[in-house]
Amino acid sequence: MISVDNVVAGYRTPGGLLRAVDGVSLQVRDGEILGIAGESGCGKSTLLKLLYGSFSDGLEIFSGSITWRDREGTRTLDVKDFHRHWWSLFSYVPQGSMSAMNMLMKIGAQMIDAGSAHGVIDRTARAARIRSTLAELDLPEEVLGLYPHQLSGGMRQRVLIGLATYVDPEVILADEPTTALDVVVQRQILENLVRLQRARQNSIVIVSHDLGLHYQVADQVAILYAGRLVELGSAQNVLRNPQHPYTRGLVGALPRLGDQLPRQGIDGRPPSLLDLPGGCRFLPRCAKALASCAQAQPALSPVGPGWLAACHRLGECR
Ligand SMILES: Nc1ncnc2c1ncn2[C@@H]1O[C@H](COP(=O)(O)OP(=O)(O)OP(=O)(O)O)[C@@H](O)[C@H]1O
Repeated sequence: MISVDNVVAGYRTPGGLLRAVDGVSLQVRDGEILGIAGESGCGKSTLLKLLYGSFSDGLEIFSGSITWRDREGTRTLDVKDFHRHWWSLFSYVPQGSMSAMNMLMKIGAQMIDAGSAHGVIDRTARAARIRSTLAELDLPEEVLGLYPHQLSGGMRQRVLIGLATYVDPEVILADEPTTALDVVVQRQILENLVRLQRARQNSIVIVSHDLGLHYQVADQVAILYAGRLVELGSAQNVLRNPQHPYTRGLVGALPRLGDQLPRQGIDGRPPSLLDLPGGCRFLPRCAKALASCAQAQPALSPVGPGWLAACHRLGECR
């Protein structure tokens, strides 16, 4: 399990300290799929990088802590040590298969490299694992002899998932794993990912602004707005019966097959993280806000078992 406890993290920029993740607490539970959603720039990828312990682009934790604990509770790691365990405990499916793969290396060689990094030294064991992972992902063994540019976008994305999963990590972190793929391929890839997860009982964190994707696969969903967690709970609760006005706006904007009514988006744009409004950050876009909403940032409060939302007017303004 990964515990994120009241973490403030971000980047030192010429415009000042940018808190891309601001006071976020959540847990990635064993064997669970956590979805992270929100508009562009709300801090989703930054939160994922934190869960992966990736600080190479200037990301810093200003306060709070992130720890990983094994199932038995006997081994604990601080986020600063996560990088030593990349591939064994954590693996990462990055955004954009083209830029994430080595274009000059055949797929087979890239899979072998990933296995070596993980410490799967035995060649026979490694070959068997690669074969079974390819089969689970509906990929023919011939892909091993091909270069990434010889595959379709969907196959490349499946290979990326294969690279991340065949080493059997505890936690798989996926950043927009199906963006830019058509819906049929998206669905196949999600089914592959969920099948692997159910068989191996690892945890997956998926970042996507696609709420439909979260509804299909996630157990728990975290909704971020301007660096803050505004709603957290089971995907069923949060997406079927959203409590925060922002989540309601996101869900309300989703198209529904056969529904002729115009879908309503959320007016306006999220604030700059370097120039935040006082009080509730959603206030300038919230049709239900009261003057008092400008006075303080709302804290997350329980709205049901395992379900939290941060709004001063919870339950009042449906
Ligand atoms: N390396 C960086 N240096 C400075 N600022 C950064 C860096 N990476 C991200 N940011 C800023 O941090 C904020 C959150 O970015 P992040 O990429 O985490 O959001 P996101 O929700 O994943 O967005 P998207 O959906 O567009 O990928 C943004 O304001 C972004 O400009």
